[in-house]
Amino acid sequence: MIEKKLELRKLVIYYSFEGNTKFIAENIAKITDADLAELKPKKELTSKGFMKYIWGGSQVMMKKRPELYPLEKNPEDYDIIFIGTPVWAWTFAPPLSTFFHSNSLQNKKIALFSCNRGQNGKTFENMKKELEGNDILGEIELFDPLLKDKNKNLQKIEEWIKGMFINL
Ligand SMILES: Cc1cc2nc3c(=O)[nH]c(=O)nc-3n(C[C@H](O)[C@H](O)[C@H](O)COP(=O)(O)O)c2cc1C
Repeated sequence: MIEKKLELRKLVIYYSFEGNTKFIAENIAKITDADLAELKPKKELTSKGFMKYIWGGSQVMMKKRPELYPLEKNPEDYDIIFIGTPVWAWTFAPPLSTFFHSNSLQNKKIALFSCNRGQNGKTFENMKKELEGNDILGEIELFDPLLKDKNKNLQKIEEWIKGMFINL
């Protein structure tokens, strides 16, 4: 079923601070035969422990749009785009904000994924606001997938993808 959709060009765009979203992004790319494009801030957060929440949370509150390195792929070249983020302060992380404001995606099929610690908040709602004019195929949130149950999480995303692709 997934193979039948190979003629559609697929891209996985993501930001990841601590590797969870990267892990999911790489596996979505493997499962769907998609290209990968990582959002890389020129100045990355270096705080650890509790300070990272203060630093990252304040970036969200101040609506920061960190400068990113150029994206390695052009989203315009793709039909289906997966977009993934860690949840920061109940929404998407600031590098996604930079991406949304420098790329105006239209008429794409888009699937959203997030990694969190149990509180997704308005992450998908806010992403969808930025993505008006596109067809949102689905969304999925995963609880720190690197922490435990890696295989269970991989199974979960495989099922999610199958469910979305069957309707294409
Ligand atoms: C600055 C900051 C804010 C966070 N805010 C939330 C939050 O609001 N809700 C939540 O469930 N997890 C929150 N987390 C936890 C991360 O979303 C979670 O650990 C995620 O899996 C990390 O993904 P990553 O490894 O790709 O960076 C926060 C983490 C950081 C660093």
